[in-house]
Parts: sequence; structure tokens; C-alpha cells
Amino acid sequence: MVAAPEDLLRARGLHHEYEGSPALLDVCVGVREGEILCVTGPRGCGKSTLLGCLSGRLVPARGEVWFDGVPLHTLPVPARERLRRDRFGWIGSEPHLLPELTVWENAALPLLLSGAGRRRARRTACEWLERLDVGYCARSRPGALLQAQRQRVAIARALAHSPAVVFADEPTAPLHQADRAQVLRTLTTAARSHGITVVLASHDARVAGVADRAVTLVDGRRVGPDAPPPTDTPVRPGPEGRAACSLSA
Ligand SMILES: Nc1ncnc2c1ncn2[C@@H]1O[C@H](COP(=O)(O)OP(=O)(O)OP(=O)(O)O)[C@@H](O)[C@H]1O
Repeated sequence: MVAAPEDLLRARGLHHEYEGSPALLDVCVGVREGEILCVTGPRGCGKSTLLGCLSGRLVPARGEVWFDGVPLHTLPVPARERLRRDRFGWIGSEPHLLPELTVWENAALPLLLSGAGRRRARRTACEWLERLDVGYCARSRPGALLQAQRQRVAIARALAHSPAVVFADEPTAPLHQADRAQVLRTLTTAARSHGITVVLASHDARVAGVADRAVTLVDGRRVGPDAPPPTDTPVRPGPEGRAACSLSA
């Protein structure tokens, strides 16, 4: 398999386990810049664990994760946290908002933390809230919102600082059936128009349907016709500091 130099994010030989139970086994995956990739598979197959490793929330027990030439798996914690805050957005299946902040302050948080002025952060956050049809809630506290509205705010927060990559783990789980397609469409349209790479995880084939490509996990392993062969050799950084591995997912 030929190396994919255009991969913005790539992982090789990922292993992870919880209290001795394996959750990921030798998983390789590459994600190109601007691509929408869906990680799919049955419940408990390792989708969330894979997104955790790719996004630097989890450090894999073994294996490597490279983002834009940076080795996330060996990055010191402060640098990894900074990179996650500035370059990544996260949407979970539950909208974890800060109850003491208003809706717009929640959506603006990554911008404010990276040093943007309050006025610009507010304007940008409110634009995203409008796109997600919750602009009218901007001054409310999260506690006054329905769960589906809170999830829209969480999506606005993930996009407002124009991250390079948004990770979305079952992002439509708290939404009613009728809202799901619309929110997914907003997320993917916004990502495409802003050149944001998206890594989605879902067991729902309809969610996978909005992606450019899907990779499937079963029992912690990648399966399917395009799954790379198992790895048994370590990845060596190439001359430019990038991993010399072949991962065109
Ligand atoms: N914090 C944890 N402690 C112990 N076991 C865990 C933990 N998180 C996940 N697991 C186990 O690891 C395996 C993979 O879990 P993971 O959540 O990554 O799968 P998933 O495909 O995202 O599942 P789901 O679709 O239900 O969210 C499962 O067997 C799960 O029970």
C-alpha cells in the first residue's frame, strides 16, 4: 500500500485496552484534509476509543497518531492540550455545557481561551448559533434549553474557532429523529465550506451516509475491503518528521 502524503491525521498500529480488556487492536487509519470520515461498527466495537486516540483525549497503549506532522502520542501533556484546544473540536453524544455561562459564552469558549477578543468571539459564536437554529437562545443559560438545543450549542462550540478537525462521537444521539438529518447536514455543510476535516463515529448507517468514506470496526479491529494489513513493524519518522508508513485508509 502506498503512503498517503495528503493525510492530515493518521494512526498506525493502535492498541488500547481497559483493565486488561482490549478495545482497539492494531488499527491503522488515515484521514485526508477536508475529508468527512465515518467510523462505523456495532456497539462496543471501539469507535469512541478510536476517536479518543485520534483526538489526543486518550493516549494509546501502543501505536502512533500523527496530526499535521506532529506526533500526538508522544507530545507532552500541556502541548497536547493546547493543540486539542486550538486545532480540534469535539462533539460528544451528550452536550456538556458549562451551566454558569450563557449559551453564547459556551459557544465562544474555545475562541476566548485562545485569546480572541470578547466582541469578536461573541459575534462569531452568535453566527454559528444562528446557523444551527439556536441563535435566539444566545443569552439563555444551558439549563433553560432542551437537550436537542443544547446539542446544537455544543456543535456550534466545536465549529466556532474554525478547527482543523472536528471529532463527532454519535453527534445526533440526543436529537429527535426529525432533527437528526438537518443537524448532520448543517455540520457537514459547514465543515465542507470551511475546509474542516470531520471524523464521525456512529453505528447508524444513515450517519455514515453523509461521509465521504467509512471505515468499519468489529471487536476493536478494522475490517472491510480497504482495511490495511496488520502492522508488525514500528513506524519510523521520515526526513520531514512525518511517519514513514502507508496508511491510505
Ligand atoms: N472507560 C472504560 N472502562 C472499561 N471499559 C471500557 C471503557 N470504555 C469503553 N470500554 C469498553 O471498551 C470496548 C470499546 O468501547 P467503545 O466505547 O470504544 O466502543 P463503541 O463502539 O464506541 O461503543 P458504543 O457504540 O456503545 O458507544 C467496549 O467493550 C466497552 O465496554
